[in-house]
Amino acid sequence: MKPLVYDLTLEGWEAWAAERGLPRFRAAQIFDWLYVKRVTDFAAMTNLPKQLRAQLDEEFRFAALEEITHMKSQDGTMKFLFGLHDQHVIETVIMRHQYGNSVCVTTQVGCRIGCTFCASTLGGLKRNLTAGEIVAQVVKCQQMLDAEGERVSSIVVMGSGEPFENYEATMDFLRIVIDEKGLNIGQRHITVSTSGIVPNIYRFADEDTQINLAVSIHAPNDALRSKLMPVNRRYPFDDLIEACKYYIEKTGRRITFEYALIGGVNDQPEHAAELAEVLQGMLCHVNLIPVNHVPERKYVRTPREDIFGFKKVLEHNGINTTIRREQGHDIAAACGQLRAKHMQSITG
Ligand SMILES: C[S@@+](CC[C@H](N)C(=O)[O-])C[C@H]1O[C@@H](n2cnc3c(N)ncnc32)[C@H](O)[C@@H]1O
Ligand code: SF4
Repeated sequence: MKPLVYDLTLEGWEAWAAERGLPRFRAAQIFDWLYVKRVTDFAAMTNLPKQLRAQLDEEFRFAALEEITHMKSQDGTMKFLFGLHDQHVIETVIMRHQYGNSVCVTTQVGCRIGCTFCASTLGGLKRNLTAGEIVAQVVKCQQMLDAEGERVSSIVVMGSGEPFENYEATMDFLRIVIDEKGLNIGQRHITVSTSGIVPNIYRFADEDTQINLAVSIHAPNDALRSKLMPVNRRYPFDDLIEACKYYIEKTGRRITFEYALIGGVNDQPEHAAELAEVLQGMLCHVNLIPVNHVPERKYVRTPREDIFGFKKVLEHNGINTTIRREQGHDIAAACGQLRAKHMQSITG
């Protein structure tokens, strides 16, 4: 299978051009056609010599994603199911905010991490996405927004999959979307979320970027976290917190800790107090997420007043806390849920 046109960073295109004895500016021209003019075939790249267009056509493919279906929520959130060249299916979401449009991208087909509340992991990991398959999700969304004269203003790497288990492709994806000669998405408007792949938190801290990091913590201690997230047995709670402290010290950037509140499991005031103690003094912020119901899982939501109670305990202890605004709740809101439904419908 030929690589995708979206797989290469600008540097990658420059190397490609150099290997073929082409002038360096050809790389920037190709990048401009892909990400500024957003054409969908090589024939449209009219300032490139015909021979070069033919060469590109021979070496690369354009079509990355085929829309299978989409759903639109009352709040404007749009959820897409895209088919890949090998029949796998992924989800991408556009969220409409007052401050702009945010795209939630998927980094893997499925996930092998096995968090007990997550629909993305139900069928295990099928494969990693390439950088281009992640980029193509943003390009597709941007092409749709083009019709309304709007742009993708932020990205969250919070769709199905664990980005730090597909590290190189995720980093290339990030380099491509932030490139000023391309989509030019502001680094501070991008957030990568991890379940806590400790060695790659260190690696990410040492990359020279302004991209935000979110860590899915979901429990205030080792024992409870291991019950909810098997990854905690591989990278224990204390090691995770240490890695987060390194990240904060190295980058001077604030971490967002995501905490899905699950009724009767991790949502009691004593859990909040324990979490506050762990996070004491760290440059961080806690985002509370009322757990989305996944039919295959038995978890229930925390009552509204208890969510506010949990928040109060954290804030009382000086921890900046927000409750995630729910979007697209009427259209299979949990990550991977639409895909899971689709797989069920085709396999019976
Ligand atoms: C789907 S994950 C993808 C990124 C990465 N794998 C991670 O776990 O951070 C994005 C966020 O969704 C959360 N999540 C997954 N299933 C959920 C559910 N049923 N309800 C609420 N949040 C959920 C995860 O814990 C994580 O914070
Ligand atoms: S929450 Fe993230 S890491 Fe956990 S199973 Fe879902 S996608 Fe994978």
